[in-house]
Amino acid sequence: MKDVNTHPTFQALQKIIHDAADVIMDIYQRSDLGIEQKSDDSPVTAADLAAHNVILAGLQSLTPDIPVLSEEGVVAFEERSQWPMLWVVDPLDGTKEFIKRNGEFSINIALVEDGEPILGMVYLPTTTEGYFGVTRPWRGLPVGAVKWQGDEYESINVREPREPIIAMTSRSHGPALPKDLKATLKLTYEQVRELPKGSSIKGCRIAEGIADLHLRRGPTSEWDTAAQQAIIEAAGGMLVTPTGKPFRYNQRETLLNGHFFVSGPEIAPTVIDWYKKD
Ligand SMILES: Nc1ncnc2c1ncn2[C@@H]1O[C@H](COP(=O)(O)O)[C@@H](OP(=O)(O)O)[C@H]1O
Ligand SMILES: [Mg+2]
Repeated sequence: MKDVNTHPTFQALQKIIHDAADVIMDIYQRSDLGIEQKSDDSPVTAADLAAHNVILAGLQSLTPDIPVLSEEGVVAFEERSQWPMLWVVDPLDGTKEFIKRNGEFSINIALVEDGEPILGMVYLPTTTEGYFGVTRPWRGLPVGAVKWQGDEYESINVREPREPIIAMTSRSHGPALPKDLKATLKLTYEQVRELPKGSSIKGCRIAEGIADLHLRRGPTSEWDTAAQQAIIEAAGGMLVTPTGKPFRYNQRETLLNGHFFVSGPEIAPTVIDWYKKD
């Protein structure tokens, strides 16, 4: 992934995500975030919609032949089931954290080919950290994972588990790390710590080798996981079902994901065994 920052397709995607971050941060500074409730009762803000518009226009200009599926632009299965390749976008992941103004939200862009997330970019507007992963060569982009912040770029990889084991948990949705899984992990690793964070940041922290596990039992949608899955896979880790199968995208009418976990290869067997007994 060295020198990926000079690749024109990387630069084009990075500009799209930076532009989306600019419109999000502009609204974040305002007293009125334009909050509304969606039909599923989850909140949406003016920033979700503004970022969606920026990303949609950017991707349509970069790849006119590749359609876009976004949290703020859902397409009927009848139509999208015909798409061999598509962008899967969450323009503002962690809307609840955005509303709480705790900074823990991200922008997620994934490219899916035949159900597999082959490229992912995640950007954290408040910290200006960006993550990029490619699992299958596309447009000459190399396979691998990289993190940037400002002008600094570094290749990233999942780490070998070390104590304290860091388990990322959702800040606003679902329970903490199950107690019996924590106890199981403690048989091998004496110290296990939980760290709550909003959005796909959780998977990115594992991809860059500063956390070890994220287990998600509540519902999420395909746009919440596609980009982080490409990044974690490119960094040598996995985002998988309780039996260890990678998620596939745009294959079903529902866009809701089942349970999943994110980890490196060493912890995964322990989690899969724990699920079997659960
Ligand atoms: N009941 C539910 N149904 C579907 N998705 C849900 C959900 N509760 C939470 N989520 C998903 O979890 C995401 C937030 O995860 P986390 O708590 O880890 O930050 C939300 O992203 P959005 O904020 O983009 O809507 C939302 O997509
Ligand atoms: Mg989301």
